[in-house]
Amino acid sequence: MQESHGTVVLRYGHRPGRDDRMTTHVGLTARALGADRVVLPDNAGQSAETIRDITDRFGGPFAVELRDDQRAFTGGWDGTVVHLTMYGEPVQDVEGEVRAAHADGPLLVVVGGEKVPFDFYEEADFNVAVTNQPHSEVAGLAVFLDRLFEGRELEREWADADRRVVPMETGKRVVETGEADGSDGGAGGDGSDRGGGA
Ligand SMILES: C[S@@+](CC[C@H](N)C(=O)[O-])C[C@H]1O[C@@H](n2cnc3c(N)ncnc32)[C@H](O)[C@@H]1O
Repeated sequence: MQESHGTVVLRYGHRPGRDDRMTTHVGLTARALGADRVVLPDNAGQSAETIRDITDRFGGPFAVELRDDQRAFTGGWDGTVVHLTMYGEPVQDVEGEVRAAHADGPLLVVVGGEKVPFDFYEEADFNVAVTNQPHSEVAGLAVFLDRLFEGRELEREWADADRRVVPMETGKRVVETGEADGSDGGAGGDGSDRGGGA
């Protein structure tokens, strides 16, 4: 989102093989729903590559970073830290406070994969729950970002995309950017299941 301060998502922990798809989806969800950057553990290179590839094709701006010092990164964060956890305070109760804090500075949103150490709960400015039921980091992140941005992220414009999906009631149309909506050809412009790949 083009907020005055950055919104960054940190994926804490990654088990290569087992978590590849979830870590990729954390990054893609962060990008699609208004964050400016995702920070992944340095063993998640394959996920980083996929997210960068989608950004190259479908647009940005969106940054992907790999770091081996996630604890130091969160500890040194100069802004507000939100940790998404089923044990936290209901998002609907704290979203206003989080938004107000974000109006004054950058926001780091931490989502777990493997078990999140308890110091995260203590260090976070907000431990936020999207329901107090166990589910997924991708679902939690999506609902949280939509609440944070109050739906404005759905209207976002994308820069430097080389393709764009044309919304249709039925069918699939992807056009190279610059083409008129109704034109044929392009990346899957005939309504077939070509192009995209996301
Ligand atoms: C599948 S859970 C596993 C958590 C792990 N068992 C633990 O104890 O930390 C992975 C991540 O999903 C997110 N998550 C799961 N349920 C959530 C909820 N109800 N609200 C917010 N985030 C949630 C949290 O960020 C959590 O770290």
